[in-house]
Amino acid sequence: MNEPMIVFDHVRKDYGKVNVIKDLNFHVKNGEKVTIIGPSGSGKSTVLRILMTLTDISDGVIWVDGEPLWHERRGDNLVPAGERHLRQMRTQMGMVFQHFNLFPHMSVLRNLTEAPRVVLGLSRREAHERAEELLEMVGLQEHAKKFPGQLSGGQQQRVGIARALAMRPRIMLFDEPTSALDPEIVEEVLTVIRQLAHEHDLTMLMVTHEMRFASEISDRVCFFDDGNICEEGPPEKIFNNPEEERTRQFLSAVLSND
Ligand SMILES: Nc1ncnc2c1ncn2[C@@H]1O[C@H](COP(=O)(O)OP(=O)(O)OP(=O)(O)O)[C@@H](O)[C@H]1O
Repeated sequence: MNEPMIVFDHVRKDYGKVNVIKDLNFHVKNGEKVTIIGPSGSGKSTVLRILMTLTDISDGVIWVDGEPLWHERRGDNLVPAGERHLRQMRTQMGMVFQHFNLFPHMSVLRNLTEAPRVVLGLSRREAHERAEELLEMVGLQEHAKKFPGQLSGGQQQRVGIARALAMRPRIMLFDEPTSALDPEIVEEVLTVIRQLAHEHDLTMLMVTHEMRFASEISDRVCFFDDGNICEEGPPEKIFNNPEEERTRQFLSAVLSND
């Protein structure tokens, strides 16, 4: 896992006049599991949304597996990417959202088969087989015909994870996947993510407030503050022996609420 899968090279993001990401340089290796922690508004979700091509960048270059994400090569130059390039790059990434974002009018099965059929051109049978395997993996094979509104939050989030995996992404992005869930069902979602982290060579980037979980599954934890990485390192270092005062303050505030 030595090749960088994701590289942020001097990336800046402004929303209007507000600068949210500041000259960010950030690498994630192939297969690495990285967790981003940090205060509300520090830009954590923006980093994931930029990778998923849901939010554009204001400056800098992002590379995904050696290809520019928001640019295309033209001769020796990089020019802003067109929709076709973005669509192609997006197929390498799956994203799991805080509020699930399932298609409410489609059955669970169709939530999983729609994009593989439309975007990847899989046959109905291939898409169904893949969906059934994934539903079994997340323990929801009995619920294939239901609609999202008939499922609990934890079950909906497990469908959200299966739906992202149905595209066979190389990179999984998790944006606070458990923060909209009741405490007693958080664990069923964490179990699925834990299994993914341990059994697959996916590159994973996760924003979470579940510090214990982050410490368990991450190769590296990045503490974000004010649009940039303030401190990063292996979880045992960040959680037990942080160097920066801001990291210490943040951790003591969140861990005292834990
Ligand atoms: N579409 C948008 N338009 C304008 N400002 C935005 C937009 N999206 C996010 N922001 C602002 O950008 C900043 C960073 O937001 P972001 O959601 O990335 O933070 P975060 O660290 O993920 O916060 P939280 O933990 O609360 O989700 C915030 O000040 C937010 O208000």
